[in-house]
Amino acid sequence: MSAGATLRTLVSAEKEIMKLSRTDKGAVYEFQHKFRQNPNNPGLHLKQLKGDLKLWSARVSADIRAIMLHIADHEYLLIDVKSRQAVYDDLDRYSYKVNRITGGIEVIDLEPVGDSIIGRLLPPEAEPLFATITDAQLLELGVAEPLLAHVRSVTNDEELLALLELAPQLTTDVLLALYDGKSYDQVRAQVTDPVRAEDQVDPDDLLAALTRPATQVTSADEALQAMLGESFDRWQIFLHPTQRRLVERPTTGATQVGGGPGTGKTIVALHRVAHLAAMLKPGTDKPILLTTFSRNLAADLRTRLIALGGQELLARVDIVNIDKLANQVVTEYKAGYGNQVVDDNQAVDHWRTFLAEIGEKKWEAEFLNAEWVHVILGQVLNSRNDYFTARRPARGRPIVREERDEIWRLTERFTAWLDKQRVWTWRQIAAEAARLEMERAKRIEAGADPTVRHRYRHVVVDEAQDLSAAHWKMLRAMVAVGSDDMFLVGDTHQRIYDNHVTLSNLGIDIRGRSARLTLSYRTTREILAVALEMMTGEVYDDLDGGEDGLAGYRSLLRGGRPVFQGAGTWAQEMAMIAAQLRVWGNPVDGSVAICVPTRDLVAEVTAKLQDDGVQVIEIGPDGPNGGEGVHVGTMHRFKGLEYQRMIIAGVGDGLVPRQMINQYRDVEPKRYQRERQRDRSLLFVAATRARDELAVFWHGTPSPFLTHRLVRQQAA
Ligand SMILES: Nc1ncnc2c1ncn2[C@@H]1O[C@H](COP(=O)(O)OP(=O)(O)OP(=O)(O)O)[C@@H](O)[C@H]1O
Repeated sequence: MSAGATLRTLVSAEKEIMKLSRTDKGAVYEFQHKFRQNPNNPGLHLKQLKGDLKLWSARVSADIRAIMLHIADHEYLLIDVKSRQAVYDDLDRYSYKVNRITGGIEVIDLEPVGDSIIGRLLPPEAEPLFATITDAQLLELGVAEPLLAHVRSVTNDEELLALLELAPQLTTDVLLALYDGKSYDQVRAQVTDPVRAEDQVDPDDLLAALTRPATQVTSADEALQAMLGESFDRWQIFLHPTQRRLVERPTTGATQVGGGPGTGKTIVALHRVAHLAAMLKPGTDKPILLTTFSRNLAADLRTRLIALGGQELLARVDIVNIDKLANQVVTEYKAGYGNQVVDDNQAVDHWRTFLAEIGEKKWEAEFLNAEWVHVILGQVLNSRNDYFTARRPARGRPIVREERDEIWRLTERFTAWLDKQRVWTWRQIAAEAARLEMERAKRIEAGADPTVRHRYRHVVVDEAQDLSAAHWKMLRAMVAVGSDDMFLVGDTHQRIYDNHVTLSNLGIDIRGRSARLTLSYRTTREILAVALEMMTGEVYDDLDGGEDGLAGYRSLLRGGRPVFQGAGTWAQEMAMIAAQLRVWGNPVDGSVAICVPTRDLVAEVTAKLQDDGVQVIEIGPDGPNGGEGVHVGTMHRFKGLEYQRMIIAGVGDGLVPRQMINQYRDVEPKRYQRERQRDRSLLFVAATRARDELAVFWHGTPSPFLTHRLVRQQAA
C-alpha cells in the first residue's frame, strides 16, 4: 500500500473553495480525504504541471482540479481549486515565494492582478500612490516581490483595492498603513516587526516556511469540515500570523496580550485554550480555567469554545465568570453559608443605613464604601496593621493614621452588621475567596498535605482589564508559578468597571511577556477612526504600572462614514432613532442595536419604538433576551457583543459622562479623572461593537467626548 500524504490548505485557496457550490465543496472534502490516504490513488490523477517542477494538479471532480505545491516527499500544499480548463490556461499566473521578512509561503494568482492593473498605460497626469517610498523600502516592509511593479503603478483607491483583493496579508497590511499616511518607520514598527520571522529565512526552504506562523494553513480534517459546512467561521481555522504566534508560543510565565477592540484577543484566548488542552495528558479532569468578568461573556466563551473544539475540548476546561468562581471557592469552605449576595453598588445604601443607625456623621457613606471596596477588600487586607501601611492608589485625599484606625473599626462594625442582615457583596466574596486560596497555596508550598494541589495547571483570562486585585490574588493562588501558567487578554481602553491594578504587585510577573494585537477584524476603518477620535487626550495604563496606547490599531475593512447628529430635545432624538431604523429597514434579525447611557433611556426608547410598531428586545445581564427584534441596552451591556449596525443615542453632556461625577471634580480630582475615563471607555466600547454602520445621536449640548470635528460632521 502506498504511503499517505500531508495536505495542508493555504488561506487563499479557502477563498476559492468557499465560492464553489455545495456539491463541489463536498467533492473537495472527499478529495482531501482520499489524497491524504494515498496521493497515488489512480482516481486522483495526480500529475506534475508542465513547465514547473513544484506545481501539481489532481482531480477533484469531473470539472474541478486541485492545484498544489509539492513541498517535500509527502508534503503538499493546496493553493487553489480551478475548473479543469482554467488549470492549463496559463500556469505562469501562479507566483509562489517565501517572503524574506516573515518566512511564510505566499502564493499569488497574478492573472487577475494583471487584468486590472498591469498593461494599462498610466495617464501622464496620474501620480502613483506610493511614489515617495523606494522599492527597497517596500521589500524591507515585507511587500511581496512579484507585486512590486503592480504596486508602483497604482494611482487611485480603486486600483489599490483591486490589488489588495489578491495580495498576501502582509502586503495588504503594509500598503494600507502607508496609504493611511503612516511613515516607513511607523509601518515597520507597527505592521512588519510583529510578524518578522524569528529564525533566519532561507527563501528556498519551503518545508521550513510551511511551519512558520506566517504561512496561514489548516491541516485538520475537522477544520476543513467546518469550513465546508454551513456554520463556518473563519477564525476557527485561520489565525493571523501574530495571533498564531501568541497561541503557540511556549511561555516561561504569565503572559499578557493587549490590543484594541475586535483585534481577536478573545479568539487568541480560545485557541490558546485549545492549544494547551492538546498538550495535556489524557484524563477526565479540567486542568484549564477559562474565565472572564461577566456571566454573559462566560456563556459566549463556552459557545465559541464548543465551535472551536467540540465537547471533547470543553471536557477539559472549566469556564466560569470570575465572581461565580470566587463564590464557588467560598461555598466550598463554608458549606451552607446562606447570606444573600447583593450588587456592589447597593453596598453604599447599606453604609448609609448603618451610619444612620449608629449615629455616625463624621464620614460619608460614599467615601467609606470606596475605601472599603478599593483598599480594604480590593487589596485583601486582613488586619488593621496591614491597612495602616497599605497604599491607596488613586484614592484622592490622603488620610492619617488616626483616621485609618477609625475607618478600620467602622468597617469591622459594618461587616458584622451586614452579616447580621444576612447580606454580603461580590467584593466581599472575592476578597474572602482570595484569602482562602492564598492560604491553600501556602499549605501546598509548605508540602503540609500532599492531597492538596493547585486547582489548575493553566489559567486563561479574557477581559483582564475588568478584574479586581482580589480576583487576581485568587487566580494567582490557583495555579503554580511556572511555564504557561497564566495567559491574560484584555484592553485597558475598554475598562468599564472601576478596577485598577498593577499585576506585578499581585505576584503576576508579565515583564518581557506582553504583546499587542493591532489589526481589527470587526470594525471598518471609518468607524475605527471616529472611535479613536473619541479617545483623544486620555492616557491608559498597561495593567502593570506603565502606559498603553492604541498605536498601530487599524482595520482592512471599509464602509460608509458614521453619522453624527444632534437634536433639540429627547423626543426629537427618539424620532431620529426611529427614522434611522426605518432607513435600515427595521431589521429584527438581531443585526441592529441601540445603545443608550441609562436604564431609564432604555425603557423610554423601548416604549417609543413599540408604540411605532417596532419589535424590541432588551439586552439583560445574560445577553439579549431572546426572540426577534431590534436590540436595546445600556452601554455596559454591549461588552463582548457585535452588531452590523448600531445607534448610540443620548451622547449628550450630562449623560456621557454622567453628571454626578462632577461632584468629585474639586474634592477628589483623581476619582473624577477615573470616573470620566470610565465613561469615555464605555462610549469607546459601544462604538466599536458596530461592524458596518454607526450613528451617534444626542440632544442639547453634545458630549465633550465628541470632538468639534465629529460634531461638525452632522452639517457636512
Ligand atoms: N483570525 C481571524 N480570522 C477571522 N476573523 C477573526 C479573526 N480573529 C478575530 N476575528 C473576528 O473578529 C471579531 C473580533 O474578535 P474578538 O472578539 O476575539 O476580538 P477582541 O479583541 O476580543 O474584541 P473586544 O476587545 O472588542 O472584546 C470576531 O467577529 C472574530 O470572529
